[in-house]
Order: sequence, then C-alpha cells, then structure tokens
Amino acid sequence: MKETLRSTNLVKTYGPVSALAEVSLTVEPGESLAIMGPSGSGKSTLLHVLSGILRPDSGTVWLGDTDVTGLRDHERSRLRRERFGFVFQDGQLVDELSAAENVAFPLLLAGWKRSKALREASRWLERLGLSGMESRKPGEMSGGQAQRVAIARSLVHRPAVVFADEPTGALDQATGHEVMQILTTVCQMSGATLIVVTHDMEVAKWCNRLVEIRDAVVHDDRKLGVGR
Ligand SMILES: Nc1ncnc2c1ncn2[C@@H]1O[C@H](COP(=O)(O)OP(=O)(O)OP(=O)(O)O)[C@@H](O)[C@H]1O
Repeated sequence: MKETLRSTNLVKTYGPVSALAEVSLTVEPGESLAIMGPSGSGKSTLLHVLSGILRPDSGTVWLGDTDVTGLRDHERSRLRRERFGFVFQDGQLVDELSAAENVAFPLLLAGWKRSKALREASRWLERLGLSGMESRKPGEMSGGQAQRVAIARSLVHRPAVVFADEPTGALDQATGHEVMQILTTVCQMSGATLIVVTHDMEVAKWCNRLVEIRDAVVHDDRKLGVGR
C-alpha cells in the first residue's frame, strides 16, 4: 500500500543538545528524498525518529493514517518490520547466513514458509543482478554485491518506505553510483518511498528531492532533476 510519511513539529534533545527543533516534513508515496547537512546537524536522529527507531520528545510521525509515535513499543516494532525497509552503510547482513537467507529473513519473520521465502529471495537477487550468488555468504562477496543483497532484503516484503543511512559510505565512488542507481530504480519499480541520509551530493543527486538540515532545523527543501 502506498502511504504518505508525515512528521509534524518533531523535537528531540539529548540533555542540553537540540538534535531536532520542530521539524515538519511530508514525503509523498514514491518520492526519493535525500537528507543532507553538516556532521551533528540531526540527520541520523531525523531518520531514526521517522522510522520509529527513536521516539521524539514531542511531535508526531504519521504513516498514512497511523500515528507511529503513538504506537506501543511492540506495535512500532511490528510496523517497522512490515512497512519499512532499511539499508545501512555496512549492509548489516548476517554473516552466517547465505545471500538468499539474508534476503528471505523479513519474509520468514512475517510467517512465510521457508521454501517460498527462499524462492522469492532468489527472484529479488536475480532482479539485482546476483543470479548464482544465492548460497554465497556476505564475507564471500564484494562490498557492492553485499549492498545489493541489503537492498533486496530491504524491499522483499514490499515496504511503504525504505530508509537508507549512508548506503554508499563504505564503497568506492563508481560502486556507490551503481548502488544508488539500483536502489533508486528498484524503489521506483516497487512504488516504495526512499529516504537517504548522505554527506555526498553525488549520492543525493540520484533522488528527486533534497532536504538540508542545519542546527536541528530544515534549512532548505527543494526538488532535484534526477541524475540518472
Ligand atoms: N545518543 C546520543 N546522546 C547524546 N547526544 C547525541 C546522541 N545522538 C546524537 N547526539 C547529538 O545530537 C546531535 C545530532 O546528532 P545526529 O547523529 O543526528 O547528527 P548527524 O547529522 O547524523 O551527524 P553525522 O553526519 O556526524 O552522522 C549531535 O550534536 C550529536 O552529538
């Protein structure tokens, strides 16, 4: 289902430090949004609050009609598992599992039968150019290949929103481009909204909107001509 992600007046402090000061943001279904800003400006905090990992001090996050911030912890965990996908800088794949098992993981959590989940995982690996690598472990793959596995895992359960925190941070520039191309293309194909935190304008250019955060507030919010 396609749902708007909306935040109103998000405030988050860590002791005396203001990480988010009244941040309101609406991200339409299918949009790809890059969040940029200097170190310490509040990007990761915003990503964590929008994705329900962190609770704000005040303010609300809505996914469609659901008040994410108002959910109890177990309900929020469930929403994260079912409606959101995540891609991190270093992939955060499970080393002991094969590529296919890693991708199948969200489906197994959702109660799919193992054989059906693995078949669906293989289809996603194929879509991402990793046919024949189903039984490889993350340690037996290149950084770019592992990140493609992570992208497959983030989308296999058809989430409404994929959150990516510095998804190319551990890759060289050419591989980073490739990964952003794949990430934006597959999100678009599956209708998922994409939210990417990055320091790198070359990464942000793959998105169709850029929000700049400075000192815990949205400093700039503009459309981008997509760089693909
Ligand atoms: N758990 C925490 N405890 C105390 N202060 C924190 C914590 N997490 C973040 N902060 C502070 O909140 C502010 C915003 O941090 P945040 O990590 O959101 O910034 P960022 O823009 O993602 O930075 P970077 O680009 O360096 O990752 C910073 O001043 C940071 O030091």
